[in-house]
Amino acid sequence: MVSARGLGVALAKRSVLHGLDLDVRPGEWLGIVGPNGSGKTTLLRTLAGLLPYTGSLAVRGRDLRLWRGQDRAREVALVRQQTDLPFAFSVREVVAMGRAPHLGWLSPLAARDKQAVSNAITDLALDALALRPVNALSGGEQQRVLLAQALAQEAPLLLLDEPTAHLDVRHRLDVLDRVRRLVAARASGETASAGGAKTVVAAMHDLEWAARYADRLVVLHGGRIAAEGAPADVLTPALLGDVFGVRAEVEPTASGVRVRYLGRHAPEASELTEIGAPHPTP
Ligand SMILES: Nc1ncnc2c1ncn2[C@@H]1O[C@H](COP(=O)(O)OP(=O)(O)OP(=O)(O)O)[C@@H](O)[C@H]1O
Repeated sequence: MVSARGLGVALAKRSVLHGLDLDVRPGEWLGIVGPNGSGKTTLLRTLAGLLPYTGSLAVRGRDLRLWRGQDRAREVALVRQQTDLPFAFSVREVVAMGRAPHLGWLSPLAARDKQAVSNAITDLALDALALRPVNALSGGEQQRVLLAQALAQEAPLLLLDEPTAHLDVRHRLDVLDRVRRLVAARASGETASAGGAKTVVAAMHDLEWAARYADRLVVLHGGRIAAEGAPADVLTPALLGDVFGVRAEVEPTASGVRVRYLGRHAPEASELTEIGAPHPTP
């Protein structure tokens, strides 16, 4: 679905992603985890075609640079982190904006588009809010609106940047289970019957939730891939120490892993010596 080789991105002349090799298989949920500033959002924005890059990046075998904007938007949907929707559009109107890649210039929504909008609103349990202005909703409600907009877009590749950061635990389960079912539909080849079947790349801070839903995890650290593989193989105490700077016990479970955080990673004895060493006298 996605293949990147030597992918590099610079922002404000600073290199942020360094030579990433990454494959996303059709019908999988790839989780992206890593500390603050490790490059998760930058990677998702790059995969969405929003940032210039070096190296190669192909979606469905086609160089991303060659996709026209509207074609790309039919292929890739990005749900961003921020939820401060500024305009007084109604929920239904904002979700309907997800249909833009399927419409001609100024063409109205056809029955097929209206159905996709209604389905997405129902999927995200937004029916009761459909006529409310989005800028008068809570952060979690706005987050569900943005997810519904992305589902209405019906792009097969769904990029999620911290999709549930503002959601309470029940909505978090509802939303992620719903997306998971769309991924399962894709993985089992039900693309025709489940029009919105998905491949997902999702950046998530919570490692247990990431492990619960992802088939595979990529761990970013300083703009490089520090590890990748099945969640239970990747999320080891050593990795949590090296990448996140915490001491933790990790127990594999049926649905992923359980992580018990014990505290900050203790510095190595050599680092202590460094820190405690007297300054050399000039
Ligand atoms: N517009 C920008 N201009 C310059 N540097 C930027 C810009 N946006 C992000 N960066 C830098 O790029 C690096 C990666 O940022 P990015 O937002 O991708 O990280 P992240 O892993 O998503 O972080 P977080 O977990 O905090 O959301 C950081 O060092 C950040 O300071």
